[in-house]
Amino acid sequence: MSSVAFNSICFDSGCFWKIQDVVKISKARKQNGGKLFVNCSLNSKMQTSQKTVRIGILGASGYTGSEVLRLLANHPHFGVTLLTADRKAGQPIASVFPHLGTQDLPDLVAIKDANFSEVDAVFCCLPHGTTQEIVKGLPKDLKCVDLSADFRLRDTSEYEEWYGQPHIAPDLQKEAVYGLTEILRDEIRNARLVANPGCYPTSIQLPLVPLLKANLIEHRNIIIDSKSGVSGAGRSAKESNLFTEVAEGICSYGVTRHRHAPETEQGLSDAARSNITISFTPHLMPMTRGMQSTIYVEVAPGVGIEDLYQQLKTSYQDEEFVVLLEKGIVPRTHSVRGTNYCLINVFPDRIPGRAIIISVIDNLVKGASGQALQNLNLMLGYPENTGLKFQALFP
Ligand SMILES: NC(=O)C1=CN([C@@H]2O[C@H](COP(=O)(O)OP(=O)(O)OC[C@H]3O[C@@H](n4cnc5c(N)ncnc54)[C@H](OP(=O)(O)O)[C@@H]3O)[C@@H](O)[C@H]2O)C=CC1
Ligand SMILES: CC(=O)N[C@@H](CCC(=O)OP(=O)(O)O)C(=O)O
Repeated sequence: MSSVAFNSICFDSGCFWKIQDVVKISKARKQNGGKLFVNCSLNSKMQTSQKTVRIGILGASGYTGSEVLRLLANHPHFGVTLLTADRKAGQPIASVFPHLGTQDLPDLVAIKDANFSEVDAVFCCLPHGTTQEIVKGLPKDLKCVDLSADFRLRDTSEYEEWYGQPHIAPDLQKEAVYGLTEILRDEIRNARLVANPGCYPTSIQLPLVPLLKANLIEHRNIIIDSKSGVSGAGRSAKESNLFTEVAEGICSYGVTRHRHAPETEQGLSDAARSNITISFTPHLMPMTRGMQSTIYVEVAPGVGIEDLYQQLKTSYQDEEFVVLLEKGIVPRTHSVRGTNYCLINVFPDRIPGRAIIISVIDNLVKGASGQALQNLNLMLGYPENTGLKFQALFP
């Protein structure tokens, strides 16, 4: 066990000290005749904060940004040094999100006033479109996990078609690695810019990619019915997200044309090594968070449901966050609320030769901020599950 002597408390040594730590240290100084010994063992009673990585969150006044903050409260290595907002710039985070007021956090600033030399990595939680412009202006060596859709589609003309504007940072698009952690872990580990997947595409690709890779399902007639909590639409005011519009009913939207279809098809086509087109219909549900995808597939000739089940079991047996449930158990969003888990199960359809696959995630965690943290952990060499070991908030 090693010890380090300090003559004064140092704030710029690459170590973060929370207020509580400073109080503890002042007490320790008194007990040691003014000389401060900071024990470097993690188990030390006089523990210093190990939050040595300086994190910026761009768009911290939104839902995914605030979810990153919730997760980082439990992260032993990532300390927050920069929070940005647009309309809410200049405010303390506690005035926007009172539940975050218990953390010692910087105030929200406008991006133009952000000092990027004070951060080692950023979570970019901004609307698509705006994101490209901002990421383009970031220091070139800054690690970035982008939660928007701006760097997900490899083909920039496809981006233009689905997002209605030209891509202004095609070089960054080429550099970006798609952040579906369990599938692209090795690439993510070495990436500087990660395009974190959309929530629907996460819930669909996790069950289907292993089955397509193993040629166990047909490429045609993949039908996906997905349902999302309203937080998936972000925090800014929209008529369609008013309580009166959402409560006590469900609503399909983006029917035949949702921008997550091409993103999902890109990942499924990579897995199948041939072009896949899906039927995809999302629905808005009267709940704040949670997402379910019910997926109807044709099994390949000579393949049974048991083969699908065993393939998923083998593919995810060493994964912490993707869980194949016991046979017959129906995944439900309650079981993943507030967590980074994706729960999956496979059922035989009544129509012979077809299977029904159900997956659930929390759209704000595995569908956004949790997977983003999983990715940044990997990119910075920390265990992937750091700060992510939550059980579901149930009931
Ligand atoms: N919500 C979800 O479940 C998921 C969201 N995503 C994606 O993550 C990103 C963030 O989503 P979410 O947190 O829900 O969105 P919100 O609308 O809740 O938050 C958006 C954030 O961006 C800031 N902002 C808006 N416009 C600008 C601008 N022009 N310049 C600088 N900052 C700006 C807002 O600041 P202010 O509040 O001050 O205006 C706010 O902090 C989006 O691209 C979204 O599509 C991805 C997966 C799931
Ligand atoms: C309920 C709801 O509105 N959900 C959003 C998807 C959220 C998400 O993943 O968006 P990004 O692709 O921008 O990251 C939507 O359908 O557009």
